[in-house]
Amino acid sequence: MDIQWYPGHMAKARRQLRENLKTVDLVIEALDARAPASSLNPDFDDLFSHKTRFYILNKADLADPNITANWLDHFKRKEIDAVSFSAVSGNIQFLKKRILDCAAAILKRYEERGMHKTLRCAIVGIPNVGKSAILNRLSGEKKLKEGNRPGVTKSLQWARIDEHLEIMDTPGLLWPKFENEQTGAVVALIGSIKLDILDEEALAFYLLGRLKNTAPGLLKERYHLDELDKNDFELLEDICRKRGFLLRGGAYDTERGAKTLLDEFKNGKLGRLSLEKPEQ
Ligand SMILES: Nc1nc2c(ncn2[C@@H]2O[C@H](COP(=O)(O)OP(=O)(O)OP(=O)(O)O)[C@@H](O)[C@H]2O)c(=O)[nH]1
Repeated sequence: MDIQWYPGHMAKARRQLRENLKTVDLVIEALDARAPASSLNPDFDDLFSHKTRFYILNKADLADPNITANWLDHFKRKEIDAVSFSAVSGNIQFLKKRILDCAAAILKRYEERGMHKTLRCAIVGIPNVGKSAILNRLSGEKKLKEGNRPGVTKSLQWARIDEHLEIMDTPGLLWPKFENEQTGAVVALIGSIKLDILDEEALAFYLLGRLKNTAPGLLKERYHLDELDKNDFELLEDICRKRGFLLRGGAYDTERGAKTLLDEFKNGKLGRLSLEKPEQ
C-alpha cells in the first residue's frame, strides 16, 4: 500500500487555522487512544510551536485501558499535559477542569492585567478522532455535525461552552505524506482516511496480521475461528465462511469479508484494542 492523502481542502484549512491562531490561547489536540503515535500530526509541532498544547486521547472506550495508562505515563515523562477521554461515556466536568487547569498560567496572566478573559481554545487533530463529538459534549448540545468517516467538519467554527471557555472546531488535518506504510495503514484503520481510496483487502490482511499477534482471543471469539495458524488470506476466507459471505458460484466474498472486518474494528466490535504501545 502506498498511501498519499492530502486533499486540497486540508491545505486551505491549515492556512485558515494559521491565520486564526492569534486569537487562540490553548491548542487542544485530539488523538485516537488506540493509536496515539500515528494520530499525532507531525506538522503540528511546526504549526503550534508557540502555543500551549493539551492532548486528549479520545475514544478511550475503544482502547486497551492498560495501554492507554502507559501512554499517559509516557506523555507525563515528556512533560506533555494529556488526558484520556471518551466522548461517548467520559466525565465532561473532569475534562473541562483539566482544560482550564492546563491553561491556568495563561488565565493568571490575564487576571494580573485586570482582564477577565474567556479562555479561547482550538481543537485540532486528524480526521475522525472525535473533535466535534468532544465539543458537542462540552457544550451540552449537538451543535456540530459528527460522523464516523473522515472530513465531516469543513470549516473553522467557534462554540461558546460557558462564560469561561470558547472552543474553535477545525477540519481534520493530515500531513502531505506518511513517513512509512505502517502509519498510513494505522491511520486508515482508525477511519481517518476514506477507505475507498485504498485496497481494503490489503488493509484487512494487515489488520489480521496484527490481531493474530496482539489479540488472538478477541479475533477467535468475534469470528468463531478455531485456529489462527494460517495465512491471512485463509483466515479471511474462514471469516467469510463463518459469516456466510459467498458469491454466486460458491467462492468466498473476500471483499465483503474485508469490509466487515475493517468496519467492526473501527467501531470497536472486536473489543477494546490498541494498535500502538509507547515503547514501540
Ligand atoms: N466509541 C467512541 N466513538 C466516538 C468517540 N468520539 C467520537 N466518536 C465517534 O467517532 C466518529 C467521528 O467523530 P467526529 O466528532 O465527527 O470526528 P472529527 O474529529 O470531528 O472528524 P472530522 O470532521 O473528519 O475531522 C463519530 O461517529 C463519533 O460518534 C469516543 O470517544 N468513543
